[in-house]
Amino acid sequence: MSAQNALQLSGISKSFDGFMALSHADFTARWGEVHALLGENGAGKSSLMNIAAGLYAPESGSLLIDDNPVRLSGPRDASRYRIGMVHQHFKLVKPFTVAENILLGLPEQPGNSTFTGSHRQRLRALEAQIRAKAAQLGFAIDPGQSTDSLSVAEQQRVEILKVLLAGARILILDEPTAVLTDQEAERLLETVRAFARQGAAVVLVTHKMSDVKRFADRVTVMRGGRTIQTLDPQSVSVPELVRLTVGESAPASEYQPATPGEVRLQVRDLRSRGGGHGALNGVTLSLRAGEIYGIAGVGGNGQSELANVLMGLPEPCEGELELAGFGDLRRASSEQRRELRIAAIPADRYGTALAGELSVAENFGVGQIHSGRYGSFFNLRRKRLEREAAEAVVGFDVQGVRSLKQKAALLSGGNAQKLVIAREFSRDPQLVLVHSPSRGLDVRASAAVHARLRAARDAGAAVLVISEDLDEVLALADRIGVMNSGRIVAEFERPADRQAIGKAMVGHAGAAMNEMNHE
Ligand SMILES: Nc1ncnc2c1ncn2[C@@H]1O[C@H](COP(=O)(O)OP(=O)(O)OP(=O)(O)O)[C@@H](O)[C@H]1O
Repeated sequence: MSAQNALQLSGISKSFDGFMALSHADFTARWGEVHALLGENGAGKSSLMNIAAGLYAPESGSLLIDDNPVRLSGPRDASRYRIGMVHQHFKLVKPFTVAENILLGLPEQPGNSTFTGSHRQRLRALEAQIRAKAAQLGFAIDPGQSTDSLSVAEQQRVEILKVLLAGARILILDEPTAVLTDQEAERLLETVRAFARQGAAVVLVTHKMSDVKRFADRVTVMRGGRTIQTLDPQSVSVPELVRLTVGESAPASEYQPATPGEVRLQVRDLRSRGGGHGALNGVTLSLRAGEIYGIAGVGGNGQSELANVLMGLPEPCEGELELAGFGDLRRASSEQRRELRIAAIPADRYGTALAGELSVAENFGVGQIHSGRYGSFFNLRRKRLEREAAEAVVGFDVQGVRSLKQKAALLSGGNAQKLVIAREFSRDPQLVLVHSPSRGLDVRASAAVHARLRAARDAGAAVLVISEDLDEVLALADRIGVMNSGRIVAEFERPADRQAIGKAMVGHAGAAMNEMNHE
């Protein structure tokens, strides 16, 4: 390869409705390197990479590939230059299968065996390619599986397979490890580093300083739409990287012991109807008032299904879900859930938590429509709604809100999460159900969310945190349950042994259950 620079963005500016999201940003990724892109929520990382991936056109500045200026007319065009981006919010078409989704992303290449013959033959040929690529990357993926039933981590693997099978040599990953466990993240980052070492270029957008230190050859830090520095991660300490990114050190989060009360939520023998991949296979746990119960596990072991059942989303299953003082929680309507002050923060914030087409204020107020706090649907007390939404935006540090009438879909990933949390915490919850709470949040925002969850616990709420990020579970939970093959196979009290948790996460579920029974 003659050019050293794979991708070069120079002097890039981009505004949205008069707001400068990017201002003369410069970024260069070289062939053979993993280049990390750091920055607080809303700094402009995704916008800059969306320009590299052909999704947005810059207002000024230039884009060079292999030192040649190019103008991208869209993502298809970027794919012609062998640029592939895996976004924070996956773009899979459901309920298509894994192979059908990957087929949709492939460029038309006459002569490629994938594109000759009937649709069925093409799919079969592609399925073989998917299996081979998945095995090479260490991904357990069934090409014939419907993408409807995939966990967030599995969807991400499909997205990565999609761009690699489409021939990407410049691979942009937007917060790929946010949804993965330690082992999965480690494996993925080793895989992408090996990919870079074979001559490709990898851009890693991340909030995880440890990923940067361990896997990046260079790092560029963004702040307020500008790229402020590019450096060798080995030349700086983690606190220094944090300071460069968010402007101050991450607040220390001291663990304080809980004083748990009565059992508030009892889950007994929850089982998915029909079984299958990721199915619930007898989940039993009890959650007390005034404690944080953390569920750790490798993604795809039933966490999403459990979160769905708990949060009242459609999920056919049997078993008991008893809320103290109410009874069968599965019979509760969404209004009753609101009246019961149950806060639900799902992992898929755009799919289920927010209505992207509605405004920031409407998304904030939607939970209170039935209570009449903001009047009725036809006679909205808009002033009150907007005043309280404005307070929440400030209180929860939701950035990038130019107007409360702005569509929620236009918030950056981390700020969208902050809006969901602001809404769900606005009613002094007695039960908090949350899946991957700090996914996509920068260091400061994630410390703030953890502080909120602890404050809710200290105010007497029962808090259930499901997270594929073991650091997060270890930081937050008073008790930890490990989910493996659709059930809780081991429980740990604080201080928990990370190694033992890791073993239960990946071990044979039956063996781990036996160990638990003998404890
Ligand atoms: N299509 C759009 N329309 C309007 N505003 C947008 C659009 N895309 C991004 N923005 C705004 O541009 C700013 C930068 O957003 P961007 O998603 O690039 O940040 P980010 O650094 O990737 O943040 P995060 O870490 O939260 O994902 C934000 O204020 C966001 O609200």
